[in-house]
Amino acid sequence: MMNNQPEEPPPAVHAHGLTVRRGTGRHPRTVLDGIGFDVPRGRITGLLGPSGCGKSTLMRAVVGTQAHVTGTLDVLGRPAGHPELRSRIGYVTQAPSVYDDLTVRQNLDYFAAVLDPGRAAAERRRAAVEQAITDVDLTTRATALAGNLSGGQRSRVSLAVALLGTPELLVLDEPTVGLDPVLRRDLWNLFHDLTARRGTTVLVSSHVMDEAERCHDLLLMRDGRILAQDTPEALRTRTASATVEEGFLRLVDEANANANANANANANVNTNARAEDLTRETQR
Ligand SMILES: Nc1ncnc2c1ncn2[C@@H]1O[C@H](COP(=O)(O)OP(=O)(O)OP(=O)(O)O)[C@@H](O)[C@H]1O
Repeated sequence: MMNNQPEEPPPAVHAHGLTVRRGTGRHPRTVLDGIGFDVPRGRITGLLGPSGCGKSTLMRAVVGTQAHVTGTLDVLGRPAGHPELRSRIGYVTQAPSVYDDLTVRQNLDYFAAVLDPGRAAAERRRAAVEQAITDVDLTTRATALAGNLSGGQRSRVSLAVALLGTPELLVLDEPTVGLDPVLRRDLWNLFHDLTARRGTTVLVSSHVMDEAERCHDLLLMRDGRILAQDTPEALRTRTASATVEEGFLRLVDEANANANANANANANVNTNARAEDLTRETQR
């Protein structure tokens, strides 16, 4: 039978059995533990979880800069790290990567020239730089040295660099840390604008749970595992919670209770097995 439903586009990111070990020496730690998730195209997916749960590691795996990655990780239809993905992904790390001795516009000119070199592309580069400066609302600071900017302004220069070349996927590692509420709101408006107008997929991490409400979809993480993948509304409904934060805490409590129940069950199995061994020994 013909199916007339419009086909769902393939996810921007698809992970299955994704495992990452970090650390040198004989005993590297498992930081992501066989996780699976999808990041839908053209939407904002929030990656949320407490500090140290593995958010940055997951993002580094997606952009292809993380070593010791196993399992399946497809990004925009290619294996993560594929050279073709370089120009299709914009990545902003937690530490803003800008040159302090260059102005905002010079920083962008430099990165634009790396991304789109050659004299013939000069006009395209100029337009891209102006657009990126406007996008992050730094027009009035375009001629300021990056070293003289506030922390929040420097983060926005990093974001502007990531926006050059109109990437299909934007990967943003805690972009709103240290920003005041007005700038945070403006940045979230920009993310929504990018998804609505350009169809950009945004994968953004945060450990501030109230930012979860601004995302279309959520990936909730804890201890290297995905606790839930849901929309904020579905998560609140499923956990009978007023906020995503409350829902997240309920899921954490549930996961802890299950882990304790499993540990107790295993302990009982071991105790019973030891008791049986002892009985056999004494019967000999
Ligand atoms: N270079 C490294 N070598 C070994 N372990 C590491 C390394 N970098 C990070 N880790 C460990 O990997 C785990 C996940 O770190 P990651 O930075 O991905 O977490 P995060 O959720 O992004 O934290 P935060 O919100 O604080 O940035 C942590 O337990 C951390 O200690």
